[in-house]
Parts: sequence; structure tokens; C-alpha cells
Amino acid sequence: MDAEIDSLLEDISAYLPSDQRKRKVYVTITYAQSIDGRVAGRRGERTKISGPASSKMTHFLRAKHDAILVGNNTLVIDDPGLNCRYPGCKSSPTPILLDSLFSWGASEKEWNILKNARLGVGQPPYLFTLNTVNLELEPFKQRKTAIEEVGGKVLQLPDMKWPTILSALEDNGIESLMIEGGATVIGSSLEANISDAIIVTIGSNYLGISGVEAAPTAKVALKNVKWASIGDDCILCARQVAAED
Ligand SMILES: NC(=O)C1=CN([C@@H]2O[C@H](COP(=O)(O)OP(=O)(O)OC[C@H]3O[C@@H](n4cnc5c(N)ncnc54)[C@H](OP(=O)(O)O)[C@@H]3O)[C@@H](O)[C@H]2O)C=CC1
Ligand SMILES: Nc1nc(O)c(N)c(N[C@@H]2O[C@H](COP(=O)(O)O)[C@@H](O)[C@H]2O)n1
Repeated sequence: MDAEIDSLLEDISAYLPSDQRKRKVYVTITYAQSIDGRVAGRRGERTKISGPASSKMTHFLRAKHDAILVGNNTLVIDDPGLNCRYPGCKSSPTPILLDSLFSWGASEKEWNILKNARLGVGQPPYLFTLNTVNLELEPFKQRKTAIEEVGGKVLQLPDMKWPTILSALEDNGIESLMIEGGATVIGSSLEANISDAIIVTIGSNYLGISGVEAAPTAKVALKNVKWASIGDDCILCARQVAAED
């Protein structure tokens, strides 16, 4: 398996953040889907799609980015760790959590992201919410405290549009971001055409029509397409065609 992974990592190297960035924050959209384009078997469910080798690639990607972003449904449904578990990885990406109304009950249980930060095996998260949320009021005050207690931050934005999010990341010293999901976040980031690279794992299964689709509302064209196979999965590396192309 190691030789196969080494060859895959060489294939994806051209799609990784580098010093010759076009944009200020290098954005990689990366997720795993079934053959029928689903990222979960059902709404409200966390579904394993990637095999061991493609999961290892995902952790390699986590090692190569400053930050990793998910939407609030993924946060609640998956309770993800979002740290880097690639062998020898020295620093995990900063979790970026999108939550307009600060609905995430950060103080209500021991979430994996907060636990990882507390234990020093993950970075403290930044939660992005709207500036109309009054952080002096409960339950937001307690939620903010739970995030700050592990070294995280709550950042308030005028809107949750991608240019606003990217500019806030840049202001906070983030130079590269991997957008991991879920379905709505993937769709909206593709629609906004903000990525520098797209790396998708296609698992060797069908999840069926009750599965959760990750798709933009309109067509998206890709260029510089490269396919690799790893274990039982395929990896698509590509760039999105820009409006001016
Ligand atoms: N296979 C894979 O690789 C992955 C699968 N998943 C799966 O995806 C599913 C969850 O997906 P889904 O329910 O669509 O939810 P998401 O995790 O995509 O969260 C969507 C929510 O994020 C908030 N949000 C804030 N800003 C934005 C923005 N700019 N663009 C988009 N959303 C924004 C919105 O809520 P609000 O208005 O309240 O802010 C929105 O409803 C789960 O089943 C999870 O397991 C998740 C990640 C990866
Ligand atoms: N690459 C990939 N393959 C799958 O099969 C998946 N289900 C996901 N999900 C994403 O990974 C997050 C879990 O991260 P931790 O292992 O808890 O660190 C999950 O929330 C999705 O974003 N990804």
C-alpha cells in the first residue's frame, strides 16, 4: 500500500498550496463521494466512504493546509476531530466552523474538536458567525467561553459570503484552506468559484437515492484533470474553470 500511496501523493503534488499562489488564501475543495455522488447515506448520518489509503491521502492534505472548514450541520452530525493524523504530521489545520446564528452548542457536551484542542492533538477552532449575534447574551456567551477556553475564537462577520470568509481568514494569517464539507458547503463553494484545486475521493460504492448529494446548482467545468486510483477508490484532482477562462 505504501508504494501506491507515494505514487498518489506525487500525482497530487501539483494541486497543493505553493509559494506561487494566485489568490491570497489557497483554497482546496476536498471531500469523498459515492459513485452516485452522495456524501452521506442519509440526512443526519455520518458515512464512511473513503478506504484506508484514500483516508491517508485526506490526512496528508490536512497536513498541507493551514485551515480546514466545515458547515454547522457537519459539526453536529459528524462531531469531527478535524486534526491531522498523517504519520509524522507535526501540526494540524485550524478548524473553521461556519455557523451564521451560532447554533452550535459548543458548551453542551465534549465535542471532539474542543477535546482535541484541549489535549493538544488538534488546533483550537475559529467559529465564524454573523455580527448580528449578541455574544453577551446566553446561550451564546457560554458557547463562546467553551471555544475560548481551549484557545479558539469566535469571529463575527457582516455576511457569510465566501469573499467575506476568505478575507477574514487572510486577516487571521491563514494562507491555505481545505473545504471539507458538508454537502451544502461544497455546493456553495463550487458555485462561488473560489477554489484553486478540487480533490475528490470517489468510493467504490453506491449510497442510493436517500443519500445526501453534494452538487452545485449549476454546471461547473473542470480543467487540468487528473485521475488516480488508490485501493478500491479513485481520486479526481482538477481545477475549476474560472469565469474569465
Ligand atoms: N463525505 C464527505 O467527504 C463529507 C460528508 N459530510 C456529510 O455532509 C452532511 C452534512 O451536510 P449539510 O447538511 O449539507 O450541511 P453542511 O455541513 O454543509 O452545513 C451547511 C450549513 O452551513 C452554514 N453555512 C454558513 N455559511 C455558509 C456558506 N457560505 N455556504 C454554505 N453553508 C454555510 C449554513 O447554516 P447556517 O445558515 O445556520 O449558518 C448551512 O445550512 C453530513 O451527513 C456529513 O456527514 C460532511 C463533510 C464531508
Ligand atoms: N475524506 C473523507 N472520507 C469519508 O469517507 C468521510 N466520511 C469524510 N468525512 C469528513 O471527515 C470528517 C471526519 O473527520 P475526523 O476523522 O473526525 O477528523 C467529517 O466530518 C467529514 O468532514 N471524509
